[in-house]
Amino acid sequence: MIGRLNHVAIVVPDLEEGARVYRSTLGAKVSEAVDLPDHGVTTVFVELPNTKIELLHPHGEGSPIAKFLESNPSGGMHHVCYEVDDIIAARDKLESDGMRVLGDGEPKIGAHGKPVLFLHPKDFMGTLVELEQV
Ligand SMILES: CC[C@@H](C(=O)O)C(=O)SCCNC(=O)CCNC(=O)[C@H](O)C(C)(C)COP(=O)(O)OP(=O)(O)OC[C@H]1O[C@@H](n2cnc3c(N)ncnc32)[C@H](O)[C@@H]1OP(=O)(O)O
Ligand SMILES: [Co+2]
Repeated sequence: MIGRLNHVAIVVPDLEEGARVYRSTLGAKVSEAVDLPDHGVTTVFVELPNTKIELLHPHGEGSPIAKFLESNPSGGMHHVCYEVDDIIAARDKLESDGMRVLGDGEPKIGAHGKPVLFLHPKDFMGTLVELEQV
């Protein structure tokens, strides 16, 4: 079902500092910060030859990453995103296998303009999983 690794997301306490480290210290191509109010995050994308890193910081009230940052004040790895061809077929199969799809179970449009869904970290060995239809 899953295909390529689309991105790995890291929650950071300071986006400018995170962008600086990836741009200047690690020499990567780093985007400007983009607010995504529908997702409650501000994000900076780091382009690598084979995948992306998503630097995330809470945006607005009730951000889904606020508690994570409180528990991990220095930041930390937050989720992995795998590509799928058909997100509805993937969701239905996962739900029939007893996996918990987060939110209302309907895909939202993600940072790349494509439908995304999240799966509960307790069902995937302690790792929050995002699926993106490509
Ligand atoms: C940029 C847009 C988009 C894209 O296109 O790429 C994004 O990536 S948006 C990214 C942010 N959005 C989301 O994360 C949406 C889905 N997330 C959620 O619904 C919640 O964050 C959550 C996963 C349900 C966690 O909710 P929260 O309220 O923070 O914590 P809980 O207390 O309910 O946590 C339960 C349990 O799970 C552990 N946990 C929480 N977050 C993670 C995590 N990222 N990785 C691993 N484990 C996680 C948490 O520690 C709790 O464990 P226990 O303490 O053992 O109960
Ligand atoms: Co993501």
